[in-house]
Amino acid sequence: MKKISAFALIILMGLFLAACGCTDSDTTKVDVNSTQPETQNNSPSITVPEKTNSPNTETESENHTQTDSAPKKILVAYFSHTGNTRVIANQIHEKVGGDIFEIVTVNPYPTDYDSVVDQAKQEQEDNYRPQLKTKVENIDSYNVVFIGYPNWWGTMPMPVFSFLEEYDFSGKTIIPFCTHEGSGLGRSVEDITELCPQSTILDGLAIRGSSVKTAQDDVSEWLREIGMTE
Ligand SMILES: Cc1cc2nc3c(=O)[nH]c(=O)nc-3n(C[C@H](O)[C@H](O)[C@H](O)COP(=O)(O)O)c2cc1C
Repeated sequence: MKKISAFALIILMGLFLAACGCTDSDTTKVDVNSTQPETQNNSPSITVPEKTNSPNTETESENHTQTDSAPKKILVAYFSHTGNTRVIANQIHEKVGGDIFEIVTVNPYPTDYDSVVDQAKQEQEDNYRPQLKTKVENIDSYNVVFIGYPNWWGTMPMPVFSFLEEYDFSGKTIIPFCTHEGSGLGRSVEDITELCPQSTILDGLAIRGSSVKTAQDDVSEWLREIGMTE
């Protein structure tokens, strides 16, 4: 009787274990092969090469990031006597954002054309630096500075010389734009380069004073060309 019971017990246990064994191995195959291995195989191939390359790649890609996609902190600074350059400054500001700043002299220029022409000529001959009334609060917070002016006697008005000497533009990108009646940027870019030797100076824009109100497309195209908009 005992032998029969023991035999029956062994048979029952065998059946039970066989049943459990089948179910377990099926489950293992489904779980491990269908999901986990894919994830595990993929993650090392994604992670490891990145980590292996990280000392070089990170340095390179960080530099790229800093150069190409570092946030641009933009100042659009301009001087304008009769308002033409202000129109262009506002158009640029609308398209690139940032802050806008008007360079204003302590002593205003005469409104009479002949008087301002004479005064401007004299100031240029004297290499004079007019005193500025308006101040940029924190020039260090900008890395891109647009600088706008009318062409006066072939270059920037002297207040713009004052402005460029008053602040340190080292390491910043300077982008000139001017309005004129035939001379374009004249020799202003050479003068900016001389005043700001440690700055990167991008290609400037020159717009005729009489065309400022219809200059939107020219401004947009130029901003795209110099990489300031997409
Ligand atoms: C004092 C003075 C000098 C100027 N010299 C030149 C010049 O050499 N070449 C030129 O093309 N336009 C010259 N212009 C014309 C201005 O550059 C042009 O009218 C400009 O659009 C004025 O800009 P604003 O309205 O922002 O002051 C001169 C104007 C003034 C008042």
